[in-house]
Amino acid sequence: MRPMSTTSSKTPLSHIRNFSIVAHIDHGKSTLADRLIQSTGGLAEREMSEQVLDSMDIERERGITIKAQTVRLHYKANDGETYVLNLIDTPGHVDFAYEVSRSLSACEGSLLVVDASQGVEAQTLANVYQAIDNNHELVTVLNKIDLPAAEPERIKEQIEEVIGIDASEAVLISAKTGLGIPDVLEAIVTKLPAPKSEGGDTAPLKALLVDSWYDAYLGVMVLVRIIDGTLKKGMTIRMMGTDAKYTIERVGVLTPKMVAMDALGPGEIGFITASIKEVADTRVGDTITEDKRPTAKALPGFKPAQPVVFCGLFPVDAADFEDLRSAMGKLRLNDASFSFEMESSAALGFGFRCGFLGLLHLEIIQERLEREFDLDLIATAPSVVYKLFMTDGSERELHNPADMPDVVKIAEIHEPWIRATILTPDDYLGGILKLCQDRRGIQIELTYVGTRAMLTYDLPLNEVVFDFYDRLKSISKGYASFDYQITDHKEGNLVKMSILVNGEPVDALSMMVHRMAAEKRGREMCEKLKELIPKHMFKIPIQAAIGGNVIARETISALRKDVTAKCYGGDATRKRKLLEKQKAGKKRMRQFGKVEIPQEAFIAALKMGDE
Ligand SMILES: Nc1nc2c(ncn2[C@@H]2O[C@H](COP(=O)(O)OP(=O)(O)OP(=O)(O)O)[C@@H](O)[C@H]2O)c(=O)[nH]1
Repeated sequence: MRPMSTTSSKTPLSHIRNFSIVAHIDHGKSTLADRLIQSTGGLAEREMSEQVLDSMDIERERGITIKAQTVRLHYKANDGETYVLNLIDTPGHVDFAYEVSRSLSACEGSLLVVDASQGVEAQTLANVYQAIDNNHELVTVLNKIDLPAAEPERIKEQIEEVIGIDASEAVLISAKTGLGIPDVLEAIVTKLPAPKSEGGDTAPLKALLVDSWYDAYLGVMVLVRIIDGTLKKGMTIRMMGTDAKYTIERVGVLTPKMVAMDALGPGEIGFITASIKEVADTRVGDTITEDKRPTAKALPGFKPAQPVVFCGLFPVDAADFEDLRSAMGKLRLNDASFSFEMESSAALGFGFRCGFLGLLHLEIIQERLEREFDLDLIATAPSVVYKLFMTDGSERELHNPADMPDVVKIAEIHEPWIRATILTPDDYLGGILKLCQDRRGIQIELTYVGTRAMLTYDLPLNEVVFDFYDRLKSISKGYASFDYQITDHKEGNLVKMSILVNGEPVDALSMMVHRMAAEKRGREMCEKLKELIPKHMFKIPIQAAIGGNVIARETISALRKDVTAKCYGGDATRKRKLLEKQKAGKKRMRQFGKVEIPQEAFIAALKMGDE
């Protein structure tokens, strides 16, 4: 067990500030958070790993923040008083918008961080609107003013014009050099409001369950924000949503090291542990109260995060199935928004149908399974959740194209739509408009902010889950930013397209497509597979079909020579190397009837590539 120092005494409300940092990815949120921790002495210099808040390896590697965390800082302000500043970290990527929202609900204010050289981006807007929706006071911070390209005055105007907030008192900083950090701390104290509590510290306990995660030493840890009353060690609490009761074992705060406390009072943010078995037993947004003296009214709570993208994950080697199950179980311990259930596929054998918050979430989970658990996986085409209205009046959800019922029994298929916001330098506008149009987009608005265009489009999520984001980035050379929200389900003319290799359907490659796009997509898929599937000793037809109708076809010609023939039998080392390479390649191949398909073929085939 980690050593924990103990501190007592509750902080008066007037001396607490709870805040988040909202920003577009890469605008410097984590760097600023580290600076704030460092300059308030939360950690000694030598303890600062490069980025304290982004603790998981993958987060660090990809430079994005996934799991919301919190830090309690002590700051001696210019008025001579010492304040407790609770910083709740929020994830910056669109897939985790839901986590952003719930982290924000635990605070009264936000620092709006904007890169002074880049200006407002799509996620700046999405995140700042969420903060405003949560009634947050805002402190605008312009970061990276050390860069020669920084234009703080222009960006201030842009913020006023685009977001519609006063930016005249924006704090100019460089999180990298540390310039302006004291001004940020002072602004937090003077401009952000102190928390309020109607009942005070003697009222019945009312606390918000902000987040929960699994700690290898302490088990399930729950992050709470106290609204009214006092939460103490040893107290029996009740989760009002699930009616589960627990006795609190530990109360503490994160500085970011864990520090044990005797109690937490109104306005405070801290963690508890209480022999909770699984993260899934804690419902984020739930109200925590004292069992014997409950609060009269629960907090409004949140809707649970719903997975919006599904795909199958299968082990390349069938013997890894149990390892995959156990690895997924471990990941789920810490990520209740990731779901999985067993699935069997004629072509891929046993695997799991998994649900994710979005494509990035999918990629992160797949990467963690492969890297941390050393598993080789095949992922099937990502699919959104379709609503099927059947001719008998019933309704069902379709998570997997392979489960598509007989079309004569379906009256209507509805698909999810999103509203997307895209910001781009106007040079790339033409290409982006074409991309949106090709993906069945409906333009809602096009406005200009200086030389940058701000586009609003309604798009079917099905057209976005494949590679929309990659395409957008490549068209705009990385300059366009993107954010979306799911709006509703609408009827679509959708069909299931199957892919047949050598006459055998490869269920992992079947997908739902719009009828108008089916032929083009089918042709592309066949052409791609033709390039990707190695030649065999016989001819291999590749077909795309809707129902019984073949809509596209390619043929892989038969192989004539043996792989090693080129070596002229002379160079034994080279020959052996070639065979070894082939053997290693085999591991990542799947057998379909008589045909072997390399894993890369799946991945590549699933990217639509309409360059
Ligand atoms: N020149 C300069 N670079 C900075 C400054 N602040 C941050 N950076 C750099 O900008 C990049 C992104 O910074 P992060 O702090 O990781 O950005 P972030 O907003 O936390 O990104 P996510 O974690 O993905 O949300 C890093 O390479 C930082 O070193 C600054 O003030 N000046």
